[in-house]
Amino acid sequence: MDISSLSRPFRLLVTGGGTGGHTYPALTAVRTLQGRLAAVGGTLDVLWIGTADGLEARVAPAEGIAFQTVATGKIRRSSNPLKMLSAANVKDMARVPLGVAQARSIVAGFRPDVVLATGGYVAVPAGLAARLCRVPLVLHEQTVRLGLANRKLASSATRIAVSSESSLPLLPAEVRERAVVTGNPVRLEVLGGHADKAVEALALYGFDRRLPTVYVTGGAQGAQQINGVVREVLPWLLGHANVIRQCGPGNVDELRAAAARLDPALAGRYHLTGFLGAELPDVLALADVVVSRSGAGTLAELTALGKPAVFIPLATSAGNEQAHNAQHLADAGAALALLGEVNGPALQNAVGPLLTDPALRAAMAERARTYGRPDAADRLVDVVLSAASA
Ligand SMILES: CC(=O)N[C@H]1[C@@H](OP(=O)(O)OP(=O)(O)OC[C@H]2O[C@@H](n3ccc(=O)[nH]c3=O)[C@H](O)[C@@H]2O)O[C@H](CO)[C@@H](O)[C@@H]1O
Repeated sequence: MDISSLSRPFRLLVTGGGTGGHTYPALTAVRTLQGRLAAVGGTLDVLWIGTADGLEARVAPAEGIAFQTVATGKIRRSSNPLKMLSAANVKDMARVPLGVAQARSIVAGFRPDVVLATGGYVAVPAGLAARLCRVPLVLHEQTVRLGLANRKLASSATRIAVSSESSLPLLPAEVRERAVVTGNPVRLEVLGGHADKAVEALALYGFDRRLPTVYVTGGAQGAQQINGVVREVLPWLLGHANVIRQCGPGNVDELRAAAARLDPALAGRYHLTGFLGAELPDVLALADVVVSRSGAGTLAELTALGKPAVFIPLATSAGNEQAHNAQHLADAGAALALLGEVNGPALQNAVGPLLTDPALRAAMAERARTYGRPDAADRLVDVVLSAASA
């Protein structure tokens, strides 16, 4: 669609969420499209269909994006077919038709030029409603293999935007011909942080700037496994580095109590937080080494920034997707991956050399950067606009 000749607002319905990994690419696409339209004097009408308890329920309204929920059915995956038929799954699946009916009435009323779905179970009813209303549907997949929601929607999609070339051979032929590689959009502000501002924003006045800084993150919800492994080595780590530790909103109280028992000489180098919002870009800019889960969103950010990372993947993510992500970078020397049962000594062995050898960090950072795709949001918006004109 040629947006410069549009005499009305462009209407985008966006759907997806549950986790940060599904939410932030959608948000970044919305902002990028807004910017493109503003540059030619146009405007965007945008409506987001998400879950009431997902990150998007906070993020979308905070950005001034109209937000609605519909009934959805969360499918709890299991390798055991009997567990797939659990009472909770059966009850939730029964909610899908209601969600589709609700989404259909929203789509019919809003009349979007295009629907963009970024995954998560909430995207299914809105994606199906797009097909029922004959509105072009663009899917975005962050991970190498299509997630459950995108698999359900693939046959209805006009275009399927994927984050890496390695996804293409894994797609069925009839889906592959509609697929295009865009990369995984990274929020613009995440790429523009300032290390000095992190010191101010988090009041890191006890930090020792002669030491490297390690940023530990378990993803938006935090990760019990990473919290446990880091607990084992925290005094050692603080002996060699400043540590910013994002542990998940539900875990702060417990870890704060443990922090109170730290040697006061080390405690000044330690900052504990449940979730990093506006401070995240500055913390990433400050970080010399990142210890993290290997969700697709985090990977896209760390590679775009070129950060040396030690990944501790979520072992149970669908098809071991996080382990695959981490191993892919580790094979290229762009990160380290700790797979399987991970303990404190394993983390210490991985992080230790990176803390003492700046040249090792620089080489890993350089290799990581070659995997970054800072133009992913622009490419995804190109796909959205071309689908709208289809
Ligand atoms: C448990 C689960 O299902 N994980 C999946 C989920 O990842 P999940 O959403 O858990 O993790 P991602 O790495 O994809 O995204 C996390 C996002 O939250 C941000 N963040 C994190 C902490 C914080 O304090 N502040 C903050 O803003 C990160 O910078 C990142 O942008 O979706 C990803 C993309 O589909 C998948 O690859 C993951 O396997």
